[in-house]
Amino acid sequence: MTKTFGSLRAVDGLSLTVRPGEVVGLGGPNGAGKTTFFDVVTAVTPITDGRILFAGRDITRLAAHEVCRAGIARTFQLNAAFDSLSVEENIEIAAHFGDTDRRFPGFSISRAARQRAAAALDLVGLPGRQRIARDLPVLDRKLLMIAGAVATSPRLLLLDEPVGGLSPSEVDRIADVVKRLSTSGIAILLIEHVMRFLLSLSTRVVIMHHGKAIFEGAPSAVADDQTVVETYLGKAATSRLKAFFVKQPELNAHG
Ligand SMILES: Nc1ncnc2c1ncn2[C@@H]1O[C@H](COP(=O)(O)OP(=O)(O)OP(=O)(O)O)[C@@H](O)[C@H]1O
Repeated sequence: MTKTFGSLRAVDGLSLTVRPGEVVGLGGPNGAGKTTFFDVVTAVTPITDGRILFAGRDITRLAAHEVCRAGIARTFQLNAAFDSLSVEENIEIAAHFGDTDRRFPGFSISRAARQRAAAALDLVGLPGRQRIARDLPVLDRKLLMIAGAVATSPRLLLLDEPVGGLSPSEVDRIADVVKRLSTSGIAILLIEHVMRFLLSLSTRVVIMHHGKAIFEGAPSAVADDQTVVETYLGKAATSRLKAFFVKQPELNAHG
């Protein structure tokens, strides 16, 4: 995939594969092109050059709602929800959006969509379904957005910085949710700057810089890569991550 904005090559010939059952972590400095990559996959912005294949199908030119119905859902860095609606209403609308046989005119949410919405809320573990979205604390707003994506029944879920701004215990809550989603059979592509979160959840990691992949490999190998250390992690974060992997050797088994 290549995506240019004028003379800027935000994504520059990046080639990336996610297989069923994988959690692929996408890291890299600000402006590396990570969100732009998500935006192109989900048809938020058109591709400049390249192809996107999903389950053997060329989805390069599909519209956003068609990408969703093909089985790819995403979340955004900033919380996106219908503020004046309840948790339940938000998720039912998301489930309705993912419905392949929804009927217009009129706006009637099918029984199947309601069931998918309830299942998504259970999977994500978001209580208080009658609460109004604008009143939710930040963690619950993040969970709401993830539940909305899950309610569309994705086979591939793109999570864009799901733990930005959360406390350590809240980060753990989201980590549990990502593990549950992965166990439920959804492949996951995950952008995150919180490296412990990214590296402990991912089966494989890709680090981007200036629109290109500068590293692809096991989470335990990221902090050993000289280019990644110099362009992204820095020395202090690298030492902390190495210590983290020494303390949690089971993570070295990944990949
Ligand atoms: N709509 C746009 N128009 C022009 N330039 C854009 C647009 N969207 C992104 N860019 C530029 O593309 C580059 C990649 O941005 P992108 O948001 O994809 O990076 P990122 O890796 O997701 O960064 P971060 O970690 O800060 O979210 C940046 O230089 C950004 O300014």
